This record gives sequence, C-alpha cells and structure tokens, in this order.
Amino acid sequence: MGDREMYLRRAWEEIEGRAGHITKASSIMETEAYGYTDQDNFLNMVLEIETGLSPHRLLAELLTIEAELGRVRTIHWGPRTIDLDIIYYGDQIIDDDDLRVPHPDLHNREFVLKPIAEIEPEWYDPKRQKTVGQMLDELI
Ligand SMILES: Nc1ncnc2c1ncn2[C@@H]1O[C@H](COP(=O)(O)OP(=O)(O)OP(=O)(O)O)[C@@H](O)[C@H]1O
Ligand SMILES: Nc1nc2c(c(=O)[nH]1)N=C(CO)CN2
Repeated sequence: MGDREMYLRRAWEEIEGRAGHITKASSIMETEAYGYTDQDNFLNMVLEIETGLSPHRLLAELLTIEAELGRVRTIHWGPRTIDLDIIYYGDQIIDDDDLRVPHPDLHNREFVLKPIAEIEPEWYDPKRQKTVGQMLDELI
C-alpha cells in the first residue's frame, strides 16, 4: 500500500543495517495479487543476503522492520506496506510453528520463483528437490 517503491527502498536499508549484507537483488516486479485477489497489484522482489544471524534471529529482525515500516495485519493475504519473508536459508529445512523454511507456498508463487530464477537460476530446493526453473515450468 502507499508509496510501494519507497517501502522497498526503506526495507533494503533496514536489512543492510540490521539483518545482513545484501549480495544479490532481483529486479522489482509488479504482480497481480495472489490469494486474496480483490486488492491492488504488488511489487515483489527477492534479495540474497549473507548473515551471521540464526534463522529465528533473522525472522525477529524482519518482523521488527515490518513493524517499523508501519505494517498492520488485517486481512489474511491482504494489502500491506511491506512483507518480508525468508524463502530459503541456505539448504536448511525448518518446520517450527513460527518459522517454516523453505517457505511452504513458494512453489505456487510465480512472484517468488521468477525473481529467484533471475538471480540464482540453478537454485535447488532442498525440500522439493527441484530447481527453481523446474518449479517455474510446473506452475499452471
Ligand atoms: N519463512 C517464513 N518467513 C517469514 N515468516 C514466516 C515464515 N514461516 C513462518 N512465518 C511466520 O509467519 C508470520 C507472518 O505471517 P504473515 O502475516 O506475514 O503471512 P503472510 O505474509 O500474509 O502470508 P504468507 O506467509 O503466506 O506469505 C510470522 O510472524 C512468522 O512467524
Ligand atoms: N502478487 C502478490 N500476491 C500476494 C503476495 C505477494 O507478495 N505478491 N503476498 C501475499 C501474502 O504473503 C498474498 N498475495
């Protein structure tokens, strides 16, 4: 919602400041809303970062950044100023109540797979045991 590019820029700065060093960035893609479709288009992008933080510490920092950037949770899958998800954490598989990595719905989301394919076309999903390219091909 609002000035979408500005929120992406601010999130980028905050991630550099407190979450890790950004090593690659996809382009910014305008995408139609998925799930709850009665809302405006999203801007999506994927960042690759190097971090010394554990997965849970990283999640905590991302949630803090979301809160700082004014995210209010209302409608499930609904409009938001910013949404920061951990899609992969290296090749780790995490299935905790508050953190699931690889992101459980990533294979259904073109707005996730496309930007990953742009920066890491050979990326291999440790859970589904497929590359992002394969998962993109299998999207209906
Ligand atoms: N890989 C992950 N990355 C970010 N948050 C996660 C992850 N796995 C589980 N969560 C949990 O999800 C909560 C955030 O849910 P949120 O409201 O942002 O979901 P959403 O973005 O609307 O939907 P989705 O997760 O399907 O994209 C966080 O508080 C966190 O505990
Ligand atoms: N296009 C698009 N649609 C969505 C998105 C998103 O990032 N992009 N995120 C959602 C919940 O995380 C729900 N729907």
